[in-house]
Amino acid sequence: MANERTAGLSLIYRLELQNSSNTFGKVAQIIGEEGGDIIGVDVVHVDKDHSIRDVNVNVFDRRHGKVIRERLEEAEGIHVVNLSDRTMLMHLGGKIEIRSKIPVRNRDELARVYTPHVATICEAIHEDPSKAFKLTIKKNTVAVVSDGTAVLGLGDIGPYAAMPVMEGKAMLFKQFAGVDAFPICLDTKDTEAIIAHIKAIAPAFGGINLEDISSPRCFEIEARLKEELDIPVFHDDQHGTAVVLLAGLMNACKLVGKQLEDLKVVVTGIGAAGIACTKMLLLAGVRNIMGVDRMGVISRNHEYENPMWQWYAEHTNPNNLEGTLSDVIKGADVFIGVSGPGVLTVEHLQSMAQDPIVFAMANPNPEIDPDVAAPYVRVMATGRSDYPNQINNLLCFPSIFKGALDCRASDINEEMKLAASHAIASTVSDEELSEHYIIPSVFNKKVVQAVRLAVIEAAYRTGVARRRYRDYSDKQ
Ligand SMILES: NC(=O)C1=CN([C@@H]2O[C@H](COP(=O)(O)OP(=O)(O)OC[C@H]3O[C@@H](n4cnc5c(N)ncnc54)[C@H](O)[C@@H]3O)[C@@H](O)[C@H]2O)C=CC1
Ligand SMILES: CC(=O)C(=O)O
Ligand SMILES: [Mg+2]
Repeated sequence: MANERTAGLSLIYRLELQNSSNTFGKVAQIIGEEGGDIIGVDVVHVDKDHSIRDVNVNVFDRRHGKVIRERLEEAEGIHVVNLSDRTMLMHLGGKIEIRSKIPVRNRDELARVYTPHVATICEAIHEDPSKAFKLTIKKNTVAVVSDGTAVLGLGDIGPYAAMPVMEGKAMLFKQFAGVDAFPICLDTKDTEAIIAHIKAIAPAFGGINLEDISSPRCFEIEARLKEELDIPVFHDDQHGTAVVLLAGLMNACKLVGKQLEDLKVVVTGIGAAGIACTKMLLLAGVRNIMGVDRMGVISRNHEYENPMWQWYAEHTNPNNLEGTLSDVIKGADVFIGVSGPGVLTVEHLQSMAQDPIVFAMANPNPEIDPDVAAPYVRVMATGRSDYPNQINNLLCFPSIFKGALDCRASDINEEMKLAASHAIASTVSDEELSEHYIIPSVFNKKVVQAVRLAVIEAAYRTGVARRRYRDYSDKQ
């Protein structure tokens, strides 16, 4: 992508430089000539003849980084000791750890947190299992569970490779909403085994966040767990994405002066995210939605093996159109992409209705490069952190779970999700609303609190909150 440098590869060149002949000047010249961007320099060691410096450089990609390395190695007085990648360094040893809340400084404290006195706590929970919410980490802890089959847009990369994403989600739960979350990657793709394993670990957790499990298995896994567990189960790729998408779309419509019920919407990628986004839009009043996957537009002229596509055919595409994206994008007000890079072209954008709204949300690379799309769209959003209008489930999953945990909800239902969408949308005031600001930043602290309170209110209203309202409201 055109501005990949800003969020792309950041390398650290550890250089040994001879003190004599203006070697750092040469370093800066070579990096500049090759189009690298020096963003920092640390002096690691200096002696009479040499200095060792870490030079932090933003490059386009690994090949670009290698070219710079080769140029530096050719220069007199410069020796490349090591080349490392800042992202890789941030992941050394993983991104999270467990810490104790209470110090254990002596035998008396040891006897209380552990045996023998911990036994009284165990007995209390044995007598009344609901006390697990009061006396264990269950109160504020979520399991982030994946089988590694649909990791970002990378596909089925397996449970080991999925861990960095799940650790990242756990980290974000804590940072954005104070929820403790634990990453769990299961080494099985078997639906029944996944359901059984999650049920078996559920006692420790107040909620289950399913992540990056491929469709259509994700639908059955979630539905069964929702039915068989008494804690909220939420497939983030479905519902988190749908909640934030609806918030962004409501604000985009306000900006361009269109109503949800009048929109013609095209969704590409009818998997976990695409189906959930469609359901959410239908719930919010959108009537004309068409879904496109690899084999074309989903219509009632076909029989689908995937039961969710059968459902999709029956509930969308009111005019039962057929064809490809090029056929149905003509005259569309909104494009929603949860498929993969390169799906959307400038020709597609040129054929859309006036004031096109484009949410190209595939990660890590959207359906169209936002810089390429910019001249042809009124509102552009992606799932990425390095462009304006980030439509990413991160904007809601920490706070939705925080709300659900705080009122001890047994479920995260449609009303709670809709309430979360409205809460997110309402944090952008009319004065703030613009083409580049339809959705608040994930760092906007008002969002977490607004979503948490809206979710709690909807949970009490719909009868899924299990903490007595008096106990909850007294502590607010
Ligand atoms: N911005 C955000 O918050 C989120 C973004 N995503 C992104 O959305 C994408 C899909 O994620 P999931 O729904 O979880 O995966 P999924 O595997 O459940 O579904 C993906 C669907 O897209 C279809 N697809 C792939 N390439 C296509 C193409 N060229 N044309 C038409 N259809 C195509 C697949 O056949 C599949 O049906 C990924 O890139 C993911 O990173 C997913 C969740 C949240
Ligand atoms: C954001 C996210 O959950 C995904 O891209 O899968
Ligand atoms: Mg995901």
